[in-house]
Amino acid sequence: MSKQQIDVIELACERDERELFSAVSFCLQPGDVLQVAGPNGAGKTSLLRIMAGLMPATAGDISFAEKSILSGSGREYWRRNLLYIGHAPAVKSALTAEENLSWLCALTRPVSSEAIWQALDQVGLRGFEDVPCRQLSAGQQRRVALARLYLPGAPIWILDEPFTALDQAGVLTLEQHIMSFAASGGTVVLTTHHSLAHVAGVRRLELGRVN
Ligand SMILES: Nc1ncnc2c1ncn2[C@@H]1O[C@H](COP(=O)(O)OP(=O)(O)OP(=O)(O)O)[C@@H](O)[C@H]1O
Repeated sequence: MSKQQIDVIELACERDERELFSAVSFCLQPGDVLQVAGPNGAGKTSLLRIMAGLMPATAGDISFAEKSILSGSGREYWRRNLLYIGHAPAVKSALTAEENLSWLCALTRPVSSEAIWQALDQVGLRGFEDVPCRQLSAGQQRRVALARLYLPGAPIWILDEPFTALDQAGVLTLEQHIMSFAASGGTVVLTTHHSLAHVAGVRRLELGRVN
């Protein structure tokens, strides 16, 4: 077994006493990209939040590097290896793009200002580094959040609707970035209603079934 393998085992989730999914099992190796698909309300965000440690599962387990991440000693190691970007951009409107990134990185792994400026450049925000985020468009705010994907760090990305509000060029750039991250051994779990036309070898999970 790969030391960095992720095993999702018989996972179940209920919200408001309604079962969203049950017996969801899959295994991810470094280099895998998994698209969690399904209609609105199917539980895609819930699954990603469980994986990110933000809400409990009703049943089942997730292990990483052979340790459970839902409880016990594996949890902290998992967090250090994980970058989760939720479906809301989660940028602080009063802070600039640079300040937002510094703040977000300080919570996990601090990086230099130079690295932050380079990351903002990569997502097309050159010239907007010092602008308070409330003065940025929805797509630009999304780009601030996504700039974290261009900073050195976690080998596992969990991305909830990362393409929301991006223009066509932004979608293409992000797809290519996801592909090169996976090619270098990164693991990606994401939800999107896009077809991921430019990402090769994407696996799909449809409420417990992996193709
Ligand atoms: N905060 C909450 N409290 C209680 N129930 C919730 C909450 N958030 C979502 N739900 C319920 O959980 C179910 C699944 O929501 P979830 O966001 O996981 O679905 P989704 O597949 O990501 O949907 P979408 O495609 O619309 O983003 C929905 O029926 C929703 O009503």
